[in-house]
Amino acid sequence: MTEIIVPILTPFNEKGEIDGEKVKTHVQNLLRKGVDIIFVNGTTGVGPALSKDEKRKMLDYVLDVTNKVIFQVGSLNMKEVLELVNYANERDIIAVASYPPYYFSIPKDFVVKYFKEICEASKHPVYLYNYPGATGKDVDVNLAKEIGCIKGVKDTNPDFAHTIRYKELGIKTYNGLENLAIASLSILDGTVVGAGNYMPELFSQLREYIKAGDMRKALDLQLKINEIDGTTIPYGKISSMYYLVKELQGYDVGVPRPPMYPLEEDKVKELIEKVRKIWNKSE
Ligand SMILES: O=C(O)C(=O)C[C@H](O)[C@H](O)CO
Repeated sequence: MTEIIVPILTPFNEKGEIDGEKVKTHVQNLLRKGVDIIFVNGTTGVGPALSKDEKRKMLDYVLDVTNKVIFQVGSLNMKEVLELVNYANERDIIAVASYPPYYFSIPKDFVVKYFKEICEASKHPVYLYNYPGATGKDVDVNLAKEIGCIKGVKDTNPDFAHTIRYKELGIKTYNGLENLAIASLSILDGTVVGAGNYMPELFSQLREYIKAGDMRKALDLQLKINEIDGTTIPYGKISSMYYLVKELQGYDVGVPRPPMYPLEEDKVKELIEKVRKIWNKSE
């Protein structure tokens, strides 16, 4: 069966500290709603904005509930990357993952060396988190071949043909965009969806429609997902998720941490009204 992976958001309290109990409540609900794997410290989890200790804490809170975990270890500090890999080595997880070194303009062979170092240190399979739009680097199938030790990939990429090509390596392949979930759940090993934090049941239902061959219903549901996901953009996708989890899943996951700013009350009300209108429409 194809997999639904959620890059879990990071619940913060008003002081900007991670609230471990809220992490666990959230993970339990996601698993109940059909999510298969939790991607820790991804984009939605503001991985690049977490300290090394916070990244480790998030892993341990999630592991208190499940070991169906992919642990993102990427950082611009190689010492930190390797400390996180070693931390994961002592724990039972599916894989570690990393985005390529971002921000700096570096030659491709530095990217190869970066991933080879991670593979060398890791007891777990190493997955590539390819997100050219955010990192400025495209670790495509040819570069992944050159790295030689990539065992899975999450490609956050609107170019689905680009994602499919990783299957030439015979590795676990996922696309990380909500609006390609129908394709990812039909052709790839699964989908990675930030919006799965607040509407996991829609992605489970999408997978059921695909499995039943009911592609008309699957397409209508994909369009509904697109509309809801698109509604969050002007408010800040990641910040919006904290309020939508509370509204649609019924429990508190804390607040976002700047620079993912909390929303003003009137914006929260506006967002929820817009999403509720779409949510309540039948497909
Ligand atoms: O949040 C992540 O780590 C994801 O993989 C989901 C998407 O790729 C990311 O949020 C960009 O929308």
